[in-house]
Amino acid sequence: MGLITLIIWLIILAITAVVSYFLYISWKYRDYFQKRNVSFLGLGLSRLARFFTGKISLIDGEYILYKEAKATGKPFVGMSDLSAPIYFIMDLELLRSIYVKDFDHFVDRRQFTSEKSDILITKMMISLEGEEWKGIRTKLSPTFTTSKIRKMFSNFELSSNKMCDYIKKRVGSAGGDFDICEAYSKYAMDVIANCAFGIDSKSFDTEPGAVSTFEDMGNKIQFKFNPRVFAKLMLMMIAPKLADFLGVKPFDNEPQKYFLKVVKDVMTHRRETGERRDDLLQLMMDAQAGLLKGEDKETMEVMTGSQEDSTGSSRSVFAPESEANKKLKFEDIDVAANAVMFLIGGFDTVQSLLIFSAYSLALHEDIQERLSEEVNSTFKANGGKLTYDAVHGMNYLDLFINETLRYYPPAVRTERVCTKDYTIPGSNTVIEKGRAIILPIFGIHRDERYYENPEKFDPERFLPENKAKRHPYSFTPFGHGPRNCVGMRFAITEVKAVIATLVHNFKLEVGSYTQVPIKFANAANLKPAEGSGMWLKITPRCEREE
Ligand code: HEM
Repeated sequence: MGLITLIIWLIILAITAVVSYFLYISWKYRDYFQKRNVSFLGLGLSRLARFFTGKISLIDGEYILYKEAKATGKPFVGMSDLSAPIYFIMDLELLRSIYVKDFDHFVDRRQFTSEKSDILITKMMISLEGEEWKGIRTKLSPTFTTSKIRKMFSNFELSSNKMCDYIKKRVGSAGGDFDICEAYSKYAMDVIANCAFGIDSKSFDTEPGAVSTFEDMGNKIQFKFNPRVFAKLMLMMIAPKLADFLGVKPFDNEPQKYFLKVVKDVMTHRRETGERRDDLLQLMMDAQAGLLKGEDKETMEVMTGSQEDSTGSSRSVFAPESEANKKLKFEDIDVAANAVMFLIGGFDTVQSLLIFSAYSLALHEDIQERLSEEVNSTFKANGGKLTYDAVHGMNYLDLFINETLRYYPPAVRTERVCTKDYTIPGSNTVIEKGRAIILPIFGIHRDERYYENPEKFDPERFLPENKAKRHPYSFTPFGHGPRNCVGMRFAITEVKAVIATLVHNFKLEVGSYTQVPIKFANAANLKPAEGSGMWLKITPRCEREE
């Protein structure tokens, strides 16, 4: 047999093996859900094929999935990520139960790495499980209360002003087309560097198009869905033991080593000199030293992620006096891991929200003008400065941010793992311990059952009287319950500060390179398509009368 014939046979064999594998798991999962009387969406091979051939983005795929699930008319359906059966939940009351009421059945998320392959990731609050997670969430919740964020506000103000100076330099007094992704990336990095690592990112000190070391490392530690990362993730999902054996992990060593050293150096300096700063790192050091206690109402709300249930069943999940909490070690490596987690959780998401806020303002001149009037009078009333109270006193800004979070939620879904067998209320379906559950965000936010004319961008939807008419779980940009986004208050303040400063200084318009309608990237969070950036026409407003 010639070499070419051998290669052809090998290819035929490989294709047959892959097709047989898909047919087998498709049959296996269909059978799994059929036995439980649950509709099965299939493996989504046509969706996957359209994704791999570049016809749709990951986000488009997510939206199609939601619509397919909704079309069944069921409150939940079965699906699969090729490695296991998964539940996909659409019903808002069921979401409430999973997020909050029956949280003790859904404490964890899926783990893709082991301590052996990635020590930092396995120590982050976002990936911890069970008692360990409860301990860290209890320890870190007091760092994210209003009083602590208020003290960090000067960081947001400083970075916002640096960003505006940077844009002014780039567009000149006449204004011009500018990719706002770059400026927002520098802003989000600067805030995280200051607040989570206690250092200056120097992101605004670089030449145009260049990045500082902190930015470079920060960018390297973000999830990007290129074919290499996708292949790694598939291997970690389908064959975790093999991935572990091969040392496959989501991030390279270089940025991890860099951030570990930064945190270690700053902690050593502060311990040796007694220097203290109002930042997350200091608060984590205080938590480590047992100086940060929080039993007040707001800490409970941050911890349980719920105003409706900060004293009820969500509260009972946490038992600060439990043995697990007493035994919890919060060593330097845990502080470092969680500082890096704030970078992973709080950079890409914040940048995403900022990019789509700017885009929405450019598309809707009337909304921008209304916001500009509110922002202008706030600056005027505060002697040309922004304060924590001033930022949170702007009602229209609040409506606008909420509508941007609805229309363009940075995280398009979240998930839980069932930690105790659970009978879905009103059915006889039992979700077994260990099963993953997808909780959609993007699809719900664009569902006409909850939002009239959902494709219309309209901040007034969030006026209290309109909000009161909707189910509270129809808006979930930060998740819900004890496992919701612990950095929500921090993120909202950070975002409001920079949007107000931007609108005060510039007029944003659709420019020659603005992509309308927007195409989404294949990224973990909502972003404009790779390589297209967010180009807007940006013109400095004449000096405002303060
Ligand atoms: C606009 C900005 C942000 C959005 C939209 C966002 C969204 C989310 C979502 C959807 C989750 C999952 C919630 C759930 O499963 O119920 C989450 C978790 C988390 N976020 Fe954020 N986030 C943002 C900013 C931040 C910031 C600034 C930080 C930290 C400084 C942060 C830290 C975290 C952490 C630690 C978790 C995991 C919490 C846990 O497992 O207990 N996030 N975020």
